[in-house]
Amino acid sequence: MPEQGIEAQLRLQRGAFRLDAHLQLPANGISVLLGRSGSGKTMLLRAIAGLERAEGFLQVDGQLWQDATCFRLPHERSLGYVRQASELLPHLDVRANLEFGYRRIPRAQRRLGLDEVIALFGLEDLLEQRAEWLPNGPRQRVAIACALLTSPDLLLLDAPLTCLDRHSRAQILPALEQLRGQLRIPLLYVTHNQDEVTRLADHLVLLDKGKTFASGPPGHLLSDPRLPLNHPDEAAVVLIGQVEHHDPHYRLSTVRVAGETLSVSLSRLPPGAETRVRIFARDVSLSLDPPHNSSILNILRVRIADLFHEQDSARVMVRLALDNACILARITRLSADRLGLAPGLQVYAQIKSVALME
Ligand SMILES: Nc1ncnc2c1ncn2[C@@H]1O[C@H](COP(=O)(O)OP(=O)(O)OP(=O)(O)O)[C@@H](O)[C@H]1O
Repeated sequence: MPEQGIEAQLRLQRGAFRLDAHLQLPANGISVLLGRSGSGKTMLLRAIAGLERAEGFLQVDGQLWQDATCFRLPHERSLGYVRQASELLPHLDVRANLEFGYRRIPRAQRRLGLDEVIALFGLEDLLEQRAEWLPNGPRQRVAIACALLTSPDLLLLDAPLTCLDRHSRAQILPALEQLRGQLRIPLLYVTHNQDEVTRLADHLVLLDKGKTFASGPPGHLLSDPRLPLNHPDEAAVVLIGQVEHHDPHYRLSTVRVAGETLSVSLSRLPPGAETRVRIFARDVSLSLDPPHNSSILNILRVRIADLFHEQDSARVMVRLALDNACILARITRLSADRLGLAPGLQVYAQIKSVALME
């Protein structure tokens, strides 16, 4: 792991709750922190921000923020922190809010321009509005923009879209996706929302009862049924690939992922662009022979990596190996026995639905 990323070992006791977190996060991109309610996500973010005085050490972008001998106070840590319900400077208009942090950063250290951020979050029509009158959706857009304009070394986002309606979320998610490729700073993002994980995560960290217990690329963690990420009904993998070809007549595109070509709904992105697809385990069925005359467009020849029996369930989760990635199939135990499924066996995976995450 490059030393320019985030490295932390933070321990903190609050009442009966103990946080014991170990982080090694990449220098760029979005790391998503996942965990049940009460698992300590907010406490961890607050400890990173220096708002809680944890023991241990924390290094960000090659700079020591704390260890046994030093502790940078919150205002000495170059970070942006956006919460579920963000506070702005209520008596100022949106433009003044945006400029407040931006003007304090020397020109040479600014990572993004004011106009660039205004355009990215679609704030043009809000600039003259007083911050205190903003509804939730625009308020969060402004809050994230304000945090970015301080050009921090680290951006912490604590469930920033939780209280927003579909429309507001749909305005913010593409901006965050665009930032991922553009901004050379790490984002640590807390969410419970599966769509946000699928669309945003470059790296996942799982937290349970205050302890970080798994960390890695989402493709690996989401395809591991042993991790308590989702109810098996909702188990899904995300694959990162490239748009290959558009077929406007049938309103379909092809996407190249893990050495395979998948048909998806027509993508808005140009050929060659990076995109993500999500495949639910419940949408994948298996066959020993190549299915003929099927309406299913995506049929892949794959090898069974392993099978996971679910306790007290009629179903079994089958992990299927592709080139450098895995997908999951959730089928009945009866079918698995009838087909004699076992690790190493070649089968045909029929994927009923592949969702393009754009
Ligand atoms: N100051 C405190 N004193 C005692 N216990 C605390 C304190 N702050 C937080 N806790 C407890 O620590 C645990 C973790 O809280 P935290 O808010 O970090 O969880 P979370 O994972 O962010 O939850 P959610 O997803 O619901 O926001 C909870 O059980 C909470 O009650």
